[in-house]
Amino acid sequence: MPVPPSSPSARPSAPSDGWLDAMARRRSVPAAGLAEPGPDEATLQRMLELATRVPDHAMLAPWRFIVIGGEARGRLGALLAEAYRAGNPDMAPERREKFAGIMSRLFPAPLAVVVVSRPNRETMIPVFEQELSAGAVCMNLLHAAHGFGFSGIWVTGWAATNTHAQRLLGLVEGEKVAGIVHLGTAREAPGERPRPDVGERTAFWSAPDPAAP
Ligand SMILES: Cc1cc2nc3c(=O)[nH]c(=O)nc-3n(C[C@H](O)[C@H](O)[C@H](O)COP(=O)(O)O)c2cc1C
Repeated sequence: MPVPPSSPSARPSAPSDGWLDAMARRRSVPAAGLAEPGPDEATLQRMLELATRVPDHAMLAPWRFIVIGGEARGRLGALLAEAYRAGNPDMAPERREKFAGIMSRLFPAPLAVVVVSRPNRETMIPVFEQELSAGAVCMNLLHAAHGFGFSGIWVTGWAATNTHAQRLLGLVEGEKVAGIVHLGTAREAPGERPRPDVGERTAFWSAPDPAAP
């Protein structure tokens, strides 16, 4: 892929091998593959501070966190299972119980951080841009977790999108779940997964040919 030359002055002062290597090696680990220890309170606080160092058009901070850890995980799971049953009265009982059981075990990792997108609709900044900023918070949180030696995964699913489940998580009107980020220590080092060919998805813009039809 031909890359346009950049001027020497545009280069960063010192590339950080450690940082680039960490970015290149980071993999998600499914929540069920995340065990103790999770981050302690001080580490979590630092991770959340780092997570919010994201681009944020007009500095609206259109996101917030809900942390789920310890016994709260089981209590929330039981409430989610109940909500699933109540929301699917016509489902075959066996199938309903199967999925209710899955909902009851949605938080197996030591800690889960719900990244809540809460766009400010009173401003001229498009909601989409504010939601992107919340997505950036999710990604930064994963990188911060890796920086501290933990693993994690960014998921959504039924608990993130079902209205009743959202209420149980603590969301209010106008808010959405940008991601549920499960955090802990990987039981097993994850392998690599196929990656897209960046070249195939990259174009360098050139002016349209005025003679072209
Ligand atoms: C917004 C969003 C929602 C996602 N939701 C889920 C999900 O519900 N379940 C799941 O297994 N993976 C989900 N993923 C994918 C994982 O986060 C992750 O991309 C995948 O497991 C492998 O990614 P890796 O390249 O980080 O290892 C979601 C990703 C994004 C960006």
